[in-house]
Amino acid sequence: MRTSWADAVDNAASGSDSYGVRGASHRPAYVPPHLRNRSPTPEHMAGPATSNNGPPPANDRLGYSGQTSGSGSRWAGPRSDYGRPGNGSGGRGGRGGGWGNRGGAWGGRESEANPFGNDDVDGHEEIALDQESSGINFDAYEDIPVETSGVNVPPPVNTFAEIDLGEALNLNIRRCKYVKPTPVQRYTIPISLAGRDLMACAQTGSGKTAAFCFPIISGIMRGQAVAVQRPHGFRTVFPLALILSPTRELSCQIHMETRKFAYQTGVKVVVVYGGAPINQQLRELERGVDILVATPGRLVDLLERAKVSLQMIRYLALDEADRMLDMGFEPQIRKIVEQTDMPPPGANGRQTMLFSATFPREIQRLASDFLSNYIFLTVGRVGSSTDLIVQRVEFVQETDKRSHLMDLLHAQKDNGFGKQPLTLVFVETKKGADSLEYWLCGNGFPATTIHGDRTQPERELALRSFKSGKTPILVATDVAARGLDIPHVSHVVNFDLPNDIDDYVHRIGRTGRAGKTGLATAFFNDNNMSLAKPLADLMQEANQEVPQWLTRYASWAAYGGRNKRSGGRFGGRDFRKERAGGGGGGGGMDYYGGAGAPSAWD
Ligand SMILES: Nc1ncnc2c1ncn2[C@@H]1O[C@H](COP(=O)(O)OP(=O)(O)OP(=O)(O)O)[C@@H](O)[C@H]1O
Repeated sequence: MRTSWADAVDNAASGSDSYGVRGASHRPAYVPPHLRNRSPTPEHMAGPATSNNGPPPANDRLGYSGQTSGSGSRWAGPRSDYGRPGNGSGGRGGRGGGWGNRGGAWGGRESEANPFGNDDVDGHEEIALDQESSGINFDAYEDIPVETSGVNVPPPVNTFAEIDLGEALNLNIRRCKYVKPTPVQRYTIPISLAGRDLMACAQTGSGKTAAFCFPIISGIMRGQAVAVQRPHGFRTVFPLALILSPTRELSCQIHMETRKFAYQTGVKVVVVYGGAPINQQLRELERGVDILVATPGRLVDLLERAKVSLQMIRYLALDEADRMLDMGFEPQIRKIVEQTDMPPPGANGRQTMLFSATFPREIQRLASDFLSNYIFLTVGRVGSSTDLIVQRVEFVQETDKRSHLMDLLHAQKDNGFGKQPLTLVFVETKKGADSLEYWLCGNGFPATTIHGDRTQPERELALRSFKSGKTPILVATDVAARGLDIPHVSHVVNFDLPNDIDDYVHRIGRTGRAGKTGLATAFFNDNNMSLAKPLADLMQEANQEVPQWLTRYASWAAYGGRNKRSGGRFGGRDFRKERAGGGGGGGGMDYYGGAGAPSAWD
């Protein structure tokens, strides 16, 4: 078997353990001489947990770079991500721990790496509190419809100051430049702090990550969750919170975000995911963990090896919960939640929070097995996108797709910006992704790919290369459809449309995030007949221009099967209401910014 780059890093890194990291709780972490007296590398600069200081560059796809010459494109250039096997690793160098009384003494808090990538370690930096600095356009959310159902729903808040999240967490919120909570945060944080289970459905890019992270971190900080002493096992760790997500990249992203929120709170966050060396993750776990972020497969592996016990879990969050409970993941999730020592849902057990932008009715039914007396919340026209994303659909035959894409890209690069806008192109298959990337590069468009056949270091490298703008085109399969928060993605192209309208919603949600605008273009042809009706409906709901030909296709197409939008017009209503003939029990609906506004719900 070929030794992967990540393994090489792992082997190299394991050498450092002999300096006292592994298991030696009182010795400081080894810091190489050239890094001494320097501030620690911000992890988010260095990439997710498995990589850093990789071996010297080596081109893993020779033969591509030559393709660009002579294309005449201003974009022409070598594929700059290839051959630069990842970097970044997480949490190793320089972080001594600082977890105080919890989970053992691993050194002083002052040695915790600053995840903000600036020098504001003490929080003394001037933090501008104007709305603009938050980078989020709150006006875009003024009239957003919100609906809650369930008994005794705690009221929403308008500001972070109204909620007692704890001083250290508040400081981190300011460091993140979050001036006020987004609608989903306004509603879910009080619900979660009240200890209630929650199923929350809110539009893509609307701040769901913080919505589940803040209450978890705050709860752990308050010590509610550690009222009972955690047991000590032989190399078994006992996290207090578990955050599950469907993809490795999303887990890494959640980990990085959570580390920012938890900075200097004493709450330790660790990520585990497949495709990366397990030994390195084990060592990270052994240094202490309060919040474990994981992909299901790797977690099951660790549970089977008895390296992780879920006995002390007080908080369980499922991000992209509908994906986590669909056919692909459900058995693993049931295993983790129902067949381990994880406390049951309910008052003396764990608190469970499920989040997504889409929540088909049948998935809600499954999900209710994991919840106790929960509150259902929908923010925005759920299952829809925001009006912030301009959606276009164009009729393009299969054979014309490439030239059509090239036209779009050419039109884009002529728009006068100094940097090429980031464009995310979704295709159906992994082979299709490689082939399109090859063709794009050959035509002078720097592109890279992310899909399940690439190694994890290659996937991480591709994502970094895209984020940095080195390769401003990322060709992706659905592995990149959910959750990824990449700033400045200005265009999402559905080169191949998905079969499921919910997948379309998540894909286009990679643009138009946090109140910003974006463009989504879909190539439609006869192969996408089954999507015609739900796509036309969705576009209409989002006030988009629906081409007449699509309306005609929509009226021809049989409307049913998997693309029937579950839960009525907005696809995200509490299924208990339908079951109980309208009584989800209490709750109600109001508007962000004004009570008593007329109902936008059918
Ligand atoms: N209160 C806030 N103020 C300003 N920015 C915020 C706030 N909350 C979140 N954000 C930013 O909004 C962006 C989107 O947040 P996040 O990734 O959590 O969205 P999401 O709802 O989980 O999206 P998706 O459905 O695609 O997973 C992030 O860049 C995040 O930092």
